[in-house]
Amino acid sequence: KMLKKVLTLVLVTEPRRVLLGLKKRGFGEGRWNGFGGKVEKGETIVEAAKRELEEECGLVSDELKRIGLLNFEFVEDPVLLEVHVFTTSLYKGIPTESSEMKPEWFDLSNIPFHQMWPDDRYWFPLFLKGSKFTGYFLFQGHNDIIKHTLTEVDTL
Ligand SMILES: NNC(=O)c1cnc2ccc(F)cc2c1N
Repeated sequence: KMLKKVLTLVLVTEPRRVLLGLKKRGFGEGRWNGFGGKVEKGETIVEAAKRELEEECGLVSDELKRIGLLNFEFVEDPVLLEVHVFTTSLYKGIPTESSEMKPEWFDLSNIPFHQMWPDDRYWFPLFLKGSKFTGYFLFQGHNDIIKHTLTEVDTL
């Protein structure tokens, strides 16, 4: 049976901008990501999302809204990544560079898709128009999507 890893992804927004972090090392290095990571034992998924947001860019938010559930698989690696996507526009703090991430605001009309994971091109438009979504993306390597599904949903 396929191993499953539960991960979080947080997108912080302002009226016309979204905060992304440039991954400085490790997995996904050199790509602009949302903030997030693993869910530790004994914490809920939303607690993990809140923790990772603070660890990776210094922002604290108590109002993370669940907007998506994405499953990622890599043909070379039999682990399913179950990614719980959150967004917030209510937070405290100033985006601060960490050892992992360099945060920057991007105008919604200028999202750096060419420097992001390729699946973002598919679901960001749903996120930006306020839809909830579920999706599955099968990767070959880190750049090619060889199969995907993406559905707008009323409830996650
Ligand atoms: N903003 N998008 C992300 O942060 C993102 C998108 N897709 C991914 C696919 C596989 C993976 F391992 C990580 C991501 C990811 N961080």
